[in-house]
Amino acid sequence: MSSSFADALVVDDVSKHFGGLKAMRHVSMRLGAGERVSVIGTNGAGKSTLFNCVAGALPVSSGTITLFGQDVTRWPAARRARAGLARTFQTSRLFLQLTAAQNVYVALGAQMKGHPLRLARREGARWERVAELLDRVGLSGRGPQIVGDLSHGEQRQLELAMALALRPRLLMLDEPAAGFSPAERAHLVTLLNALPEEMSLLLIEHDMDIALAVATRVIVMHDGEKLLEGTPDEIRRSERVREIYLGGAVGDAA
Ligand SMILES: Nc1ncnc2c1ncn2[C@@H]1O[C@H](COP(=O)(O)OP(=O)(O)OP(=O)(O)O)[C@@H](O)[C@H]1O
Repeated sequence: MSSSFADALVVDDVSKHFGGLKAMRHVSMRLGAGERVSVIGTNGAGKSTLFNCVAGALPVSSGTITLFGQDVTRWPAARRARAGLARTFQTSRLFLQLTAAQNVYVALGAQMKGHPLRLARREGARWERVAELLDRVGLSGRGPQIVGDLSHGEQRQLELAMALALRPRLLMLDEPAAGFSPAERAHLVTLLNALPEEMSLLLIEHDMDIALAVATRVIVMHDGEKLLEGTPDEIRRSERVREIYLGGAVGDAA
């Protein structure tokens, strides 16, 4: 799969083995600039493995990964992050004893470079940006709260604010709705649909409703392979997808 400059991400024939276990086999996919792609699939399908290979948390066994036109296959995660990739984690990486605002402040620090005096002068602007980010994820007014006292849903919203603090060109979210109430799910869909148009989004999501509500294209993984790719409507109508999600055998009918 060749890469064009308009692609945020190209995954080309990537496999990942853990010892004898083939967790992901010959997966290829492309994500255009500003495109929103959801990867769905049942437990053990290989979604997180794909996600971690793209983010640089796991080395691939074979294949290549191209990010914004550059081959990043051998790059560590931090270098991919500097190239414009931000990700969230299934398990929380928040500083629970700090406030929500302080967490975002720390995340912003990862982006700021320069002379300490100049940085000190930009202190006010940095706190304004913290407020803006909290507002964007629906946490305005929650800034002074200790993170350990926030609800699970609010903590996930905060993680999103921290990922956005990096001004990513590609945002990758790993099951952002895990453990959410129906109201929090609806809110998340609104938030994701309001992200800047030019930001590419790769969403790994167990919840099909969310995956289909946010994506322009959906990839279905099953048993370590890419089974199907299509628009949300095509995926909704697919007999194969229904069979997988109902736990039946995967038939030949598309
Ligand atoms: N670090 C690891 N070591 C060994 N096996 C692993 C490792 N990570 C994942 N696997 C295995 O690889 C396969 C794919 O797992 P993966 O977590 O990618 O699936 P998933 O689609 O994300 O599932 P879930 O929805 O449950 O998170 C599974 O059989 C899993 O047990």
